[in-house]
Parts: sequence; C-alpha cells; structure tokens
Amino acid sequence: MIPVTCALIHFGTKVLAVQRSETMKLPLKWEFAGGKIEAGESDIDCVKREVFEELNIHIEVKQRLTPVIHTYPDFKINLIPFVADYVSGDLKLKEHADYVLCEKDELRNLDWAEADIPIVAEYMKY
Ligand SMILES: Nc1nc2c([nH]c(=O)n2[C@H]2C[C@H](O)[C@@H](COP(=O)(O)OP(=O)(O)OP(=O)(O)O)O2)c(=O)[nH]1
Repeated sequence: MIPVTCALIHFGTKVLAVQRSETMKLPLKWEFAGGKIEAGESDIDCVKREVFEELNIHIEVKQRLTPVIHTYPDFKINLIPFVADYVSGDLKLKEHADYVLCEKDELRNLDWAEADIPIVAEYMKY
C-alpha cells in the first residue's frame, strides 16, 4: 500500500483543487495537491514538500482529516488528507493540467479521483 498525503488548501473562503494531466496516472481526474511519502519523512513534511514542488506555494497545515484506503485496479493507496491555509508564493502549476478555487459546495461538481470522494464528503460537513 502506497502512503500518499494531500492538502485541502484554503485561500480565504475558497479551497484549491487540481486536475491531473493527461500523461499522469488517473488522467484528468481532480485531486488535492500532494504525493507519496518518502522514506523517513513525516506526513506533514511530505504534504508541505509536495505542495511546494507541485504548486510553488507554502502552506500551514491546520488539521488532519480521516485517511482513505482505496484500491485502484493496479495499486492501493492510503490517502492522508490535511486542511491547510495558503501562506505565500505565486501559484504555478508544475505538473497539473489545471486548477480551480472552489467554494465548498462547488467541489462536488468535479470529476474526482475515486479515493478523494470520501474526503470531499467529509470536508462538506467540516
Ligand atoms: N497527490 C494526490 N494523489 C492522489 C489523490 N487521490 C488519488 O487517488 N491519488 C493517487 C494518484 C497517484 O497514483 C498517487 C499519488 O502519487 P503521486 O502524486 O506521487 O503520483 P504520480 O502519478 O505523480 O506518480 P507515479 O504514480 O506516476 O509515480 O495517489 C490526491 O488527492 N492527491
């Protein structure tokens, strides 16, 4: 099982979702920025590092939501979500096809990676 972190990043009242590119696994699906935990790395250090690598921004992690274990046809992940605040930096997409800043009730309209669906549901009640 692959441990993966992701961040629900607040920009004021909005939250950031990013779209995977055509060449990534799960092409064009929407997700929260993040990625695989490296050996010896904490989950919080991982999410901050991945967000900076993918988006060129710094975040402050506020809260951990409920992890989701999801089995895709060819791999299985433990997806660990964090709510975070944007702190600094100009947002630049380094790997993703697109991004959107959504109000909470707009999140349900995106075509999410399957593992994210329970996270979106929990966040709607947050
Ligand atoms: N970062 C992130 N990954 C997610 C989310 N939901 C979800 O199913 N995933 C999956 C997609 C990837 O297979 C894996 C995350 O690893 P990654 O971001 O390093 O994946 P990648 O495709 O860039 O790299 P790779 O598997 O090709 O090595 O978890 C999410 O919300 N955020």
